[in-house]
Amino acid sequence: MSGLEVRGVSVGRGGLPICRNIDIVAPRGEVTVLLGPNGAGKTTLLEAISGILPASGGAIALDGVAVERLRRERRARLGLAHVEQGRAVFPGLTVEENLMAVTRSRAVIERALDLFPRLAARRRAKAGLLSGGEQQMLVIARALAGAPTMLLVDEMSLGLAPIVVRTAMPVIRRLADEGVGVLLVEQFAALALEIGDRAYVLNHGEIVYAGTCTGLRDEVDILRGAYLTSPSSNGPRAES
Ligand SMILES: Nc1ncnc2c1ncn2[C@@H]1O[C@H](COP(=O)(O)OP(=O)(O)OP(=O)(O)O)[C@@H](O)[C@H]1O
Repeated sequence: MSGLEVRGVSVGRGGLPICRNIDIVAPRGEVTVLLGPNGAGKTTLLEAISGILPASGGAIALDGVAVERLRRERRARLGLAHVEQGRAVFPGLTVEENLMAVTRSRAVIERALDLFPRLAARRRAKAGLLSGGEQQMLVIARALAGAPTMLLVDEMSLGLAPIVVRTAMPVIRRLADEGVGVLLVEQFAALALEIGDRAYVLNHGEIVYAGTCTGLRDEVDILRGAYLTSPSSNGPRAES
């Protein structure tokens, strides 16, 4: 299969099991949405997939190649990019220079900028002067400058206004339409489900829903039970 296949993966932190026996399929050309409440283990799972953390069991394949024993850099060279939660830009460098830190290929830089017209318009601006949304776009553009075939995105909306997230979502969709596989962890469940194809819900380290995004939109109990969002809201539930 082209894309990512996670089979029976378990991963822990500091000797404690966090995710158990996880099965996820995220094909190329699709957006796969991974939802779940705070502390469910979403970040931990992404870190096991990209090789930041070792999986304690199971298999991870990228385009049919077993990668679970490979170091992070090897997985990246095979086309796996991970936009980590809270990853920052180089504030003193311009937009273009941030991209040139990853690649010297003009064509690849232009393609990454082509996806983000707002960044293209500000290519000579210092990254530290961009808005929060623009900086997040630059983080994603930088990951794309490595020409990945599979992109893991962890909470790109963290700290962003819903309106900004709404403008970024179509870019994620377009990437998938161009053939990249995307595994998207997102707090704005409703927005993610609008652009996604398949969906998984992780709760207490286990998958409690695997199916289509359309199907999950109807599963109000699963969405509520996972403390994701009330059916009428687009954003994360406020802490009470
Ligand atoms: N660096 C760490 N060291 C030890 N435990 C951690 C660490 N990071 C997270 N954990 C714990 O691992 C569990 C899973 O956390 P993780 O960040 O993977 O969940 P998450 O679903 O991504 O949540 P969030 O939406 O809050 O980021 C939680 O109990 C958390 O407290």
